[in-house]
Amino acid sequence: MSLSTGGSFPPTQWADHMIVWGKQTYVMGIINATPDSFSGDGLQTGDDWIERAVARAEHFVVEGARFIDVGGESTRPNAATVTAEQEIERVVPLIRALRACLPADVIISIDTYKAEVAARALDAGASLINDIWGLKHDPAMAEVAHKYSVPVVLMANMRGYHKHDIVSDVTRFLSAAIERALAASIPWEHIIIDPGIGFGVTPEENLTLLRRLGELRLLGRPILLGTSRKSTIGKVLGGLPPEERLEGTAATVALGIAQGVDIVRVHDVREMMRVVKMSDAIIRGTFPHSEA
Ligand SMILES: Nc1nc2c(c(=O)[nH]1)N=C(COP(=O)(O)OP(=O)(O)O)CN2
Ligand SMILES: Nc1ccc(C(=O)O)cc1
Repeated sequence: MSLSTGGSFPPTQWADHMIVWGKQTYVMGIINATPDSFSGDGLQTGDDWIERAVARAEHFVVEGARFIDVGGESTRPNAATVTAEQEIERVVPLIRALRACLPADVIISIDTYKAEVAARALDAGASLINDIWGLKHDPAMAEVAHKYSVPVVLMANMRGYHKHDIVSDVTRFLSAAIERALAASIPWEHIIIDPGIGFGVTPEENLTLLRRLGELRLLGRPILLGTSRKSTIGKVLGGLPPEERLEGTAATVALGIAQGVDIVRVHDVREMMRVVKMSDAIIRGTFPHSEA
């Protein structure tokens, strides 16, 4: 096995950050500033939630996470929507606290599809936008990414779409998202793509996407994969609940890396870092791994 595109993207550089692609897979630890996230990891309960969230993020970084993804709204199917004001109240104080505590080379990303939330989060210390609507939901989002000169994760989101062939549909969504980014003068080097596992996609379609992830490399940008604890894993494993989906998540991470994934977004950083290191050693020949 070998990755023909390994290392073929130029590094992504912005402000004080640089990400070199291809030599290793990066881990993005999930910090949900919510009371209701699907897998029970939501932290926004009780008076001390910011302290608990910072402590979890610090652990993630010690365990090897290079990215910390902060979200203030659960986007699981049928979750309650949250206003931009509520979302800002949740994420801004947390991002300020994280930026003050975490090492400078850790990248804090803001998981939102609302431009106003993204802008406030970037002001507070985030330096990457993770948009589950690929710059489509809020027309002002592309402008924010351009103005702040930060990279953006463009996730494919099939909610409300009529699908024909899931890999072609996701590829088409992502091509259009890349066009939106380029039209707003977001540099090519600032674009990261994501197939959007579980967003308007049936379990069978999720499995097809995971089987054919490598085809997304034709779009020419680094790929982020978010499978952690998701319902398709529970279904395949006979109805296991989110807290029992660790090994299933590990399989998706390893097989994603074998097809060229560059970042994995996960809840269980310690365990998935081990999967990443082992997969990188086999697939990329990266050994020892720089995230010790
Ligand atoms: N780029 C990207 N972003 C995401 C993705 C994903 O696959 N890719 N999945 C999510 C769902 O997971 P989370 O644990 O945050 O659940 P929640 O929506 O219930 O908070 C939320 N955000
Ligand atoms: N936001 C999301 C949360 C969870 C899932 C899933 O479990 O499939 C999908 C989307």
